[in-house]
Amino acid sequence: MNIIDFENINVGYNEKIVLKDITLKIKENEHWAILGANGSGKSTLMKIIQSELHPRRTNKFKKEILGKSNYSIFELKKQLGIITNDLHNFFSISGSYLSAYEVTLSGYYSSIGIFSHQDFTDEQHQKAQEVMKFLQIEHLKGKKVAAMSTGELRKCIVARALIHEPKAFILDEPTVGLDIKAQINFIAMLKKLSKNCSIILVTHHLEEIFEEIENIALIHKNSIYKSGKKKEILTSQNLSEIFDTKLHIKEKKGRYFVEEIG
Ligand SMILES: Nc1ncnc2c1ncn2[C@@H]1O[C@H](COP(=O)(O)OP(=O)(O)OP(=O)(O)O)[C@@H](O)[C@H]1O
Repeated sequence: MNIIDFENINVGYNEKIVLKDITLKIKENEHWAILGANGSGKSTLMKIIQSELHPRRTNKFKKEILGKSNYSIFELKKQLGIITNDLHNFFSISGSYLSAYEVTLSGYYSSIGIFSHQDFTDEQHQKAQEVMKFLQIEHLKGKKVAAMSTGELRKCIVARALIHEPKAFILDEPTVGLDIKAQINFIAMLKKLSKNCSIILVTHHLEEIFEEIENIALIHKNSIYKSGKKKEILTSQNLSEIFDTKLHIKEKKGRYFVEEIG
């Protein structure tokens, strides 16, 4: 099954087309990184995947997610673990009184909080505990969002998504605000998650593209500039072109770095 199968998608805000003729296929258990300059349309692409934005009906296009062109957004969100800074900020502002355990449990209803009309079975409680253990955040169980570091809350939001055993994680710049150790730790967690589901990672940091991510899509000038296998796509020439800066890219043991600028 494909996680996404997009052909000729155009999308925009108001009159402005932001992404044009997007064709991209991501198969189950493939891992992808999406790279592009600021404002190139990466988050917009993620919003199409989440069905927060819809393609323009000006041309013939294909938009299938998890093999379907029609789906319930509520069901879709259970199968796609969506980690964005918007969701993080939403929890920081509206869910500051919640504990890590409550954030995790809230995944069952995709709500920002736990409410008296919501029932949780013993199995659901058990699953929440298992997920927290898997992510090594059990020690945060009673800690309130208001008292959490950025990295701690980010992991709780991953735990919340993991409740449904999603087929893919869609992560839009998930390490923003994390210090170096927390960033390394977060990427190690993604590596662990990648054993059981697809990872689709939007990032500005080449070093975050861990070994298991074998596919890259570069977004440039409102379109997918190039996509395919990491070795062919992550070249100095391609990255210099999309970032409009002369870059020298180096590969070492399957990880990539910007070795030199200019
Ligand atoms: N809600 C909106 N209304 C109007 N225009 C928008 C909106 N959101 C984004 N845009 C515009 O769409 C374009 C693509 O934005 P998008 O956020 O997808 O880029 P991005 O590649 O994720 O950028 P960044 O790396 O800075 O996060 C930009 O020109 C941006 O100004």
